[in-house]
Amino acid sequence: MAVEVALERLLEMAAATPIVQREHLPLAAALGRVLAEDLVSTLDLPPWPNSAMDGYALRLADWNGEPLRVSQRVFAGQAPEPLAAGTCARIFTGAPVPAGADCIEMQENAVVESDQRVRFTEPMVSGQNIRPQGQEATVGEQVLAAGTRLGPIELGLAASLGCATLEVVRKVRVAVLSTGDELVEPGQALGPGQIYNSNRVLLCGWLQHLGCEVVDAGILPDDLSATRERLAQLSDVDLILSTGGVSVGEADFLGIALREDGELALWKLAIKPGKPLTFGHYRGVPVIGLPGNPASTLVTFALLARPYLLRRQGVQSVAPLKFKVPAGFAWPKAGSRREYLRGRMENGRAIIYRNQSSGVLRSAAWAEGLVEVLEGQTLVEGDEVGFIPLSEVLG
Ligand SMILES: Nc1nc2c(c(=O)[nH]1)N[C@H]1C(S)=C(S)[C@@H](COP(=O)(O)OP(=O)(O)OC[C@H]3O[C@@H](n4cnc5c(N)ncnc54)[C@H](O)[C@@H]3O)O[C@H]1N2
Ligand code: MOO
Ligand SMILES: [Mg+2]
Repeated sequence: MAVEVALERLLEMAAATPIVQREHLPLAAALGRVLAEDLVSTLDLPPWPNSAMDGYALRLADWNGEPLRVSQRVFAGQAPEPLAAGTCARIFTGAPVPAGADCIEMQENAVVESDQRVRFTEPMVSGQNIRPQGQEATVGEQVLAAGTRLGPIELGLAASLGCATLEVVRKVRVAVLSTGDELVEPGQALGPGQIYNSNRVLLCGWLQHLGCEVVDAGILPDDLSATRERLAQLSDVDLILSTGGVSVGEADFLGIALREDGELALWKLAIKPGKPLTFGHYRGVPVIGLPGNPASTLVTFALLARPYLLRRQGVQSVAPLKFKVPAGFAWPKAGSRREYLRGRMENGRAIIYRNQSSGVLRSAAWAEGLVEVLEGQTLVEGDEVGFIPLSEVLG
């Protein structure tokens, strides 16, 4: 199955089971969450015309080239008097423009004469250096749409509109399950044949970044009845996200458990790494089974599970940014699967880590992005490839 087709199906299923519960949160607590309702401005922003410069406010019609007397000084945070006819006001950046003034000249173009009157040295036009009332937003205007992810910028914008709280979609509850008899947690001694569990901390941290509630479901042995039992215990989550046990080996039980007690919706993707990605339901609970190889886990989470989780929360735009860049490497052998190589940009070209084995997570730590090589594509240096910045998908 092509990656786009799988993604499309995953997103349809996500949209069919949206998280509908909401929470009302103080602004700072809403970081990384998804807005549950449109954010509509209750004020004009800015609420009054204000000065973009430190300088002088005047009524242009009052200026005949002669110096003007300063009739008031207006700082940010003050409420000015209307401008007296034939005068100018000393004004500072962010201060409200006095009624009657229609022009602000920056002080660099003004000379204070010995009699304290101000001479303007450059031609001026009406409206210059005035930030009009409502230039950013007007009362009743929709500023952010429901389904927007709230990063620091969106929170800043909400704050500028005076919002102290926001209505957000409740967190998606995700159980993280690491399958594999060989796995031990860091801190313990490695026995024969054992390796440290790296997927668990990687996924738990990533999910937290994405604003999910993480249920750490621990390590699951490679055993069918243990798999059934553990899956059955996780009946109160929105998604079970597992790693490993989805290929065709004699110790791969996740797909079997789904097929027998639930539903196995898709697997065998034309993607490298990540081919055996599995989606299904276990007794009604959605399950995404990521392949166990650490780079496969990373790539399939970034390209499939992450968009799925965002769509469950009502986010419309879930596709990561992808740039077209020239390849700084050759790729002579076309694959039948779309490849996502771990690479970085150097001198305007994408280069790749020396070892692209799906078992080598170091490739991703070195990388700045995923370099996309299409199915059937052979590359010579300079050919175009897709580049998805990892920074784009990690948050
Ligand atoms: N005969 C075939 N064998 C395999 C195929 C195939 O098509 N035919 N596909 C290969 C591909 S591609 C992948 S990817 C892997 C996926 O296997 P599983 O998802 O079943 O994962 P496991 O077999 O359980 O583990 C694979 C690999 O990853 C290591 N691993 C697993 N979990 C973790 C963890 N939490 N932290 C660190 N490392 C982990 C595990 O030890 C294995 O080395 O199947 C291929 N085989
Ligand atoms: O599809 Mo696998 O993830 O290449 O190692
Ligand atoms: Mg396996």
